[in-house]
Amino acid sequence: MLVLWALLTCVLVGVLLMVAITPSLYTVIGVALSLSALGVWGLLSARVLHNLRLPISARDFYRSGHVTSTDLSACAGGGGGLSPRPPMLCRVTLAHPGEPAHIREVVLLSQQAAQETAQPTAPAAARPQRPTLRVGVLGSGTVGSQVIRLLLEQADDFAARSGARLEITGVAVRDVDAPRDEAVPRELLTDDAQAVATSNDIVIELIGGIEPARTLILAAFASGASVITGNKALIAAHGPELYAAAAEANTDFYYEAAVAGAIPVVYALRESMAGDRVTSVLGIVNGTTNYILDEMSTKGLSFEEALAAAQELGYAEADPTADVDGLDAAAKAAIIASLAFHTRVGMNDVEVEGIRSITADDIREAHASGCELKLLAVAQRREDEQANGISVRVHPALVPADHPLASVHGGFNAVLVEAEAAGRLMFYGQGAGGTPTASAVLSDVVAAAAHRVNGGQAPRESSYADLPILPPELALTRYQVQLRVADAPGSLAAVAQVFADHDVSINSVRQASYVDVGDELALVTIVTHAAPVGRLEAAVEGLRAQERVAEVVSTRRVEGL
Ligand SMILES: NC(=O)C1=CN([C@@H]2O[C@H](COP(=O)(O)OP(=O)(O)OC[C@H]3O[C@@H](n4cnc5c(N)ncnc54)[C@H](OP(=O)(O)O)[C@@H]3O)[C@@H](O)[C@H]2O)C=CC1
Ligand SMILES: N[C@@H](CC=O)C(=O)O
Repeated sequence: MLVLWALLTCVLVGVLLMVAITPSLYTVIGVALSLSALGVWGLLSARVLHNLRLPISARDFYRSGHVTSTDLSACAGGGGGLSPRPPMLCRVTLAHPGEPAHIREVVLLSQQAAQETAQPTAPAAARPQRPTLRVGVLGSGTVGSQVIRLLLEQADDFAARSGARLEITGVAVRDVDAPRDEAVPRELLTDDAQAVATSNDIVIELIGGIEPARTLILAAFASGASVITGNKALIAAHGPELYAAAAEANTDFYYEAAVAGAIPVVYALRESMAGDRVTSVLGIVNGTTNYILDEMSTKGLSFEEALAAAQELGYAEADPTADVDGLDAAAKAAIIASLAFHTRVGMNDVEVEGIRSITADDIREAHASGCELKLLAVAQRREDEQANGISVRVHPALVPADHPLASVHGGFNAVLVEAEAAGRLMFYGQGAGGTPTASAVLSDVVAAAAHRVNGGQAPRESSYADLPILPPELALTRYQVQLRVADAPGSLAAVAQVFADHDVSINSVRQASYVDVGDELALVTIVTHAAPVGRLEAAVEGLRAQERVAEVVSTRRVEGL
């Protein structure tokens, strides 16, 4: 339109000139040149008008319907593309260059956009606030104090990750006057645990033991709170009741810290492995006993010295017999097996043997066999002609020195998961101690808080498979058996026959020729292939009855071969 206007103007001016001046050839040529020049001017002026540089977003241009393209490379001060980004200065090409109505419309849009830009940015304080979630902590010991410290120190990070500010409203302890970590604000301490349990959005239980932890957690669920705990003893004893209370209240129940401290093994089994069939889990899940065995093995410390050091480091439970006698590991094994096999497994389903009877001699013998002695938790699925079900157990076992579990030192834990599709997975990390365990607790806090802000929920109990728990004699394992036998022809054959009679296959035989056990005796170490414990025990009884066997010196389970 503008171009047409310019051309018409030129023609009109030319005709007027021709009329006013005496016509001559030069005049005609001059007029023609003037007309061309004016035409070019008109075109250029139209071009200038549609090379707009306006504060407007690219989307606004296209919304006008009068823009064919936007030179985004010429844009400044805002986002490109068609998304509704902040207004920017751009060069645009109009569909109908020079059309005043179209230009007006685009300019109008640009002015609106400019006004939007001119709105002052809201100061930080006036920006919409994140919701605040009230957090109550039950217990402020080794783990609780570190949870509180990190929650306070990293409040902004937790707010950004969860979508809510997490405000600790109270910390329940037994003795408010007892000396404790200075990171725990004294004004938050109370001995009214019931009030803390029932007046918060999120309740973190770090008292330990069965009561009052159970009652407090149930009260917290009843009040609508999400609950996070590291209390494996309670979960192994009352897991289904706690899951049911969480489902009834429609809130979250999380317990990452209950198994293997900082290692995210609960998450792995509950969520990451939900698409697979787990066949076995083998792990070192108690930091205290691993620390004790490791100190005995590497530094020659006595059992008592090593236990005192583990307590000092905050690894041990309030009552360390739970660690030493394998009960803490058994509770973790029960939780692991429940998650791995979608079956309810409680403490009574776990066969348990602790490390109290392990001596320096046992450690030396293990080394002589090229092994380390470890307290292992084993959860195993059997699905064969002889058995269908799961076996769960905790016991000291020999682990070959080149096996990954043999090099797990100090308070560290490691868990090996075998699954049909994934194959073997290994998880390794700090299994005990205040700060590592706090890391696991806080991951649960962030998840629960995010659910309260955005919706969603923690996984509910999964026990649909309901597999039978196999009796201990049906568990598959290997034995290392040490014997003193008559050092005479036919002795090894007689020993081998006993194993064969009980359908146990021998993997290796070693005879220590240098052992000074008398002229006519030799020390023989036999390692079997995997067999049901019942058959292995029967074979050992058969050995005791064999006349060429002077003594069954020891029997030890071997795992990880
Ligand atoms: N320590 C570790 O490495 C790990 C621990 N866990 C688990 O975490 C939980 C806490 O362990 P941890 O921190 O070591 O335990 P602690 O013994 O160090 O702390 C327990 C806390 O609970 C308080 N408490 C005890 N009874 C009551 C009660 N009746 N009412 C109110 N408060 C009470 C104690 O108060 P007060 O201070 O006044 O005595 C103390 O603050 C346990 O379930 C444990 O199994 C899990 C993984 C690792
Ligand atoms: N006492 C436990 C603490 C963590 O669960 C251990 O030693 O592993």
